[in-house]
Amino acid sequence: MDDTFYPGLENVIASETQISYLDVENEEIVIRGYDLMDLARNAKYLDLVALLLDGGFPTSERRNELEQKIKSEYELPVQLFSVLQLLPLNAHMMDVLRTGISALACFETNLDDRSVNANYQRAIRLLAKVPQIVANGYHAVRNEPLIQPRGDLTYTANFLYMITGQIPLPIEADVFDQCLMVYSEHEMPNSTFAARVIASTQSDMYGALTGAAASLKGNLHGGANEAVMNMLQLAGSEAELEALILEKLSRKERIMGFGHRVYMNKPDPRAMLMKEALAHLAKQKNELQLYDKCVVGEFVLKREKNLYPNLDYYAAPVFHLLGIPTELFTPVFLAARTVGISAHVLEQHENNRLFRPRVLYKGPRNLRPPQIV
Ligand SMILES: CC(=O)SCCNC(=O)CCNC(=O)[C@H](O)C(C)(C)COP(=O)(O)OP(=O)(O)OC[C@H]1O[C@@H](n2cnc3c(N)ncnc32)[C@H](O)[C@@H]1OP(=O)(O)O
Ligand SMILES: O=C([O-])CC(=O)C(=O)O
Repeated sequence: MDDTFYPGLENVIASETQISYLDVENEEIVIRGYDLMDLARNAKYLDLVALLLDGGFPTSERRNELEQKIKSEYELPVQLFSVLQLLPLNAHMMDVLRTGISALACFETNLDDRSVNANYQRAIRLLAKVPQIVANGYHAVRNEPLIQPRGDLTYTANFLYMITGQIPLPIEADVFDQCLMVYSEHEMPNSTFAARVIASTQSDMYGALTGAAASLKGNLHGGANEAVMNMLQLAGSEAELEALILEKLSRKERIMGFGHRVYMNKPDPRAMLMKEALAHLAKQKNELQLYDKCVVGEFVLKREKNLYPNLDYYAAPVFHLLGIPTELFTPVFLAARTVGISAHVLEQHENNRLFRPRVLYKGPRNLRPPQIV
């Protein structure tokens, strides 16, 4: 047995995949052969959904067909809302979402069918229903009126509408579509790995996504986008943000939204795209002070720690300007990532090998239980 130990499995290859790859050297996030940044600038989220699930870039007919199929699955079992309404008002929205996804599994009749077709249909159902659990889970725990999905809006516009109750302006729908794209898939982060580990026991896609949701909640992963917004809101001005960051660093605290296991000391290309989106949106909404504050944060972290922002740093203020409550930032991340995780579960089930690593044992040996007298 090879007993080399890589803490955190850093740089360890865990799977063969045809889905995606981070080519850090060339600053490219490869998604089935395409550059994610090119897709995010020139395509739509549903193109990416088709690309991830079907394996190829769709024709416009195929994309429309997919959108109709997703829309036909919008409805949630009514009992699901009863489950969500039982949860306390102060429940964490990632716990609400995780509970909703887990409960959804109970309404499937053929969970044991792990064929490509059954998994594909499941992925479509999840893409239709997860945004509604995000939005209406939030309303349900607050005893607010639920917002029914609207089939006359695009998939993306409907998602934002269900959260805010307002039909988004075209610029808001476009920026949100770009957010969904940059969050859709990212090779083998902790949450996707968790999903693949779960799927490798031949467990089902709902279980894998539930596990991924638990992983994504953490601050070192998806939870960072909410922490970023809380930090930005705590600092009233650019000077206050700089002081807050310096104070945190002096206490050896991590600054959320900075650093990345794979990019290390290189920019996350997605963060740079979100920075552009923020500039655009902030100008339209007369919120340039928020943009300026974020730029100061980026400058301070580069100067003090040579750290670059990751996606969560610039996505957080974008979500904020789109009217998304901070508690829903990480749930929205999971909704966007549902397609990527589903593609990984499909791939894992198609060519499975149970994940079962070994350990480097550091505990005592040869102990005996005390004699019972
Ligand atoms: C979409 C996403 O999920 S992206 C990730 C979102 N998460 C965050 O933004 C949380 C903040 N960032 C971090 O905690 C880290 O950068 C991680 C978890 C993302 C990556 O961590 P790792 O690969 O384990 O990096 P590691 O912990 O080895 O960091 C290397 C050094 O940089 C420092 N560092 C890394 N990130 C940060 C940060 N955000 N703030 C301050 N210091 C940091 C570490 O303290 C460490 O310094 P040291 O060598 O003096 O101890
Ligand atoms: O890749 C990672 O480790 C985390 C991340 O950026 C993502 O999941 O989008």
